[in-house]
Amino acid sequence: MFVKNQLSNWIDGMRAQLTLPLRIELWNGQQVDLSSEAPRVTIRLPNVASARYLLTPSLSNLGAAYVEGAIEVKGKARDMIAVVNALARTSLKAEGKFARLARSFHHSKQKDAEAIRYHYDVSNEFYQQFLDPHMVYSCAYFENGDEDLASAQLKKIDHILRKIALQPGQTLLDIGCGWGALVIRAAQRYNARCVGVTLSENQYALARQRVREAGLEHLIEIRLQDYRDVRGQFDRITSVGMFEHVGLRHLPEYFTAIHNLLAPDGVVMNHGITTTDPDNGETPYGGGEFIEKYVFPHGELAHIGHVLRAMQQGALEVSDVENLRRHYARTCAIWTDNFEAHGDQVRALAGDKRYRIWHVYLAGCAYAFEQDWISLYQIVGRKAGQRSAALPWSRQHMYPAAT
Ligand SMILES: C[S@@+](CC[C@H](N)C(=O)[O-])C[C@H]1O[C@@H](n2cnc3c(N)ncnc32)[C@H](O)[C@@H]1O
Repeated sequence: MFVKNQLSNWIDGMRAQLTLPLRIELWNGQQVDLSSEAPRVTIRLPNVASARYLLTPSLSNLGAAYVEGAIEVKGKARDMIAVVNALARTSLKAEGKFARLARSFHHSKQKDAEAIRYHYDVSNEFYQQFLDPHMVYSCAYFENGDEDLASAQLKKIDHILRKIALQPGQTLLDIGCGWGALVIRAAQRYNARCVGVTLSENQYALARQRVREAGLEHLIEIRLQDYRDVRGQFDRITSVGMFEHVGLRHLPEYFTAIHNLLAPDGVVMNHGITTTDPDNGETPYGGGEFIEKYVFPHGELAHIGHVLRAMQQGALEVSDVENLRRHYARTCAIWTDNFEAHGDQVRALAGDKRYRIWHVYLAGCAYAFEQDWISLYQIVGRKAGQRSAALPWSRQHMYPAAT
């Protein structure tokens, strides 16, 4: 009775504050719409106990309730996230905008390997349901804004290879090589001698197969290896969508390792997600907690200012910075559409719970990039203090010559 009263007060309160295309369906079949607009999202509360999730509606709480099957949510993922975010905003005033869990993870090699296996070793078929055919799992580059995902991913790789001014026959280390798309392109276009490292066994197996099928085994070595165990020096280093796993405290060590792996006149390009909170805080409204719990254990995002500082601490000079936030919002939106379009296959491959986790995660990320809660930067660097001749004087080399 008490919960029912609380819920009814909550619904009245919400109606007074918000106009949301949301229908709440109660356990007894009663339906309550939060506005006169046709509902685009329905949240079904299967029993009285499930009402508590609505009473404290952070992204983390509602996301967890959906994943665990404690509530049912119907609608396009994009609408779901927008509605849940509006609800979460109403309850957050007391907590402060960027309530951050007081934590900074210790990243041992073993812990990182476990976290990677948790995220990436679902199955290759699972990732094929929403990624492009090259299986690039990072922000694409929409040079003209109207490309399909596959071309935008290849354009991203080409953009990076031009940024680092890769020369024919040079050595290239790709830290976190995923399924091998970047090293394959670098070998095909530049005859580069590449090493790609990943911690995911599934990625390792498929990347090696792809290298074999492309006839590039003489140029590319894929390793199941932590980047901290790589030895030697490379003319060029790329790290795309990997440094989110490194951890805030460990960023200077990460950049120092890159410094040590770079040839004296080498060039590095780091591409990754940042938070827009200047204090390296969580994304607002509990989204970060959800991701930590269900998606990327021990992932941590730094503010761009913090990243640039850590690069300097790692003895790297920053020579170029580009913001691709909008590009990641679009990439995630396309992934979400692909994911929804292949919902039945995803459920058959990975189960309903994992479907729900990735559904919330992909749509939530698209939303977070759109809102500028999180961002994406490509940063080019060189060894500090080198009189580098590796990069031209202007940025013109980054753009293909107009035809
Ligand atoms: C989001 S995926 C990006 C893959 C690829 N760069 C792309 O753009 O498609 C992150 C990659 O980082 C790798 N990774 C994470 N931590 C690593 C570590 N400590 N050493 C080596 N690879 C790591 C993962 O195995 C995965 O291949």
